[in-house]
Amino acid sequence: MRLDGIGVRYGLRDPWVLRGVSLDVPAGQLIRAQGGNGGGKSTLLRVVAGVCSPTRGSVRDRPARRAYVPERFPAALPFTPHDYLCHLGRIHGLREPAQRAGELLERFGAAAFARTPLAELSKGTCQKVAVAQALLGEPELLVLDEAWTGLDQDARAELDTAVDERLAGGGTVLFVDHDPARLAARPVLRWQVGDGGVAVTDAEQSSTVRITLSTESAELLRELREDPRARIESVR
Ligand SMILES: Nc1ncnc2c1ncn2[C@@H]1O[C@H](COP(=O)(O)OP(=O)(O)OP(=O)(O)O)[C@@H](O)[C@H]1O
Repeated sequence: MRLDGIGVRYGLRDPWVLRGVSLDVPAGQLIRAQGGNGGGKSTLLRVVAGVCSPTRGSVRDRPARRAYVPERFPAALPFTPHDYLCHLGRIHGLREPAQRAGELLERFGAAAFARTPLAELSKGTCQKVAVAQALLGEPELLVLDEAWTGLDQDARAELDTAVDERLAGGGTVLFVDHDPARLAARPVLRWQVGDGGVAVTDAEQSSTVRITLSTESAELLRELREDPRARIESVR
């Protein structure tokens, strides 16, 4: 998938939020969009997800199966989670939409609220439904705009696992999150968004692993010393 010359502004007299952004969106890659408030991260995510048309430019080869979790889920929809997910499941062409909806609500700890109107749900439970709708169709492109916000610890961990599943299946996951530790142990491509543009940094593994070697590990220590990816902080 590729963005070509993307420009976005929200009104004729408004400033350009994105200006001439051209980017590859590689398949099978975890991508983190980062930058200051108001820099255009959510705007960029909406363009990538296809829920917002750019004012200028074009998007090529966007995967057919794509899903988006917005920063704010429209909880006022006149549905229960079960009905909402079944409806979307039918749109996705699922053979057993009710079963899939039930599995996802169970997975994210929202099964008890399957028949409660969305408008009556807590913010966190609503967010679980937002995440469940995005995973329904096993998307090749998953776009998550602060999707972890409001989720409890178990649901956050489940979402991490779901991201790994999408990536393992060759899918692309693009996310924004204000917690710098979010998904930090995985190789991630970083998009720095601001001043109308996007700067890309590569997908280096950024995790730090501290290991203790026994005195018999001289061979391993030698290998580590020769490995350009390893940085040895101290040997005692
Ligand atoms: N629907 C909209 N209508 C008008 N202006 C908008 C709209 N959405 C965003 N903007 C404006 O576009 C600019 C970029 O907003 P955007 O939400 O994309 O940034 P962001 O980097 O995601 O911000 P944050 O980190 O605060 O969520 C801001 O100036 C914002 O006010």
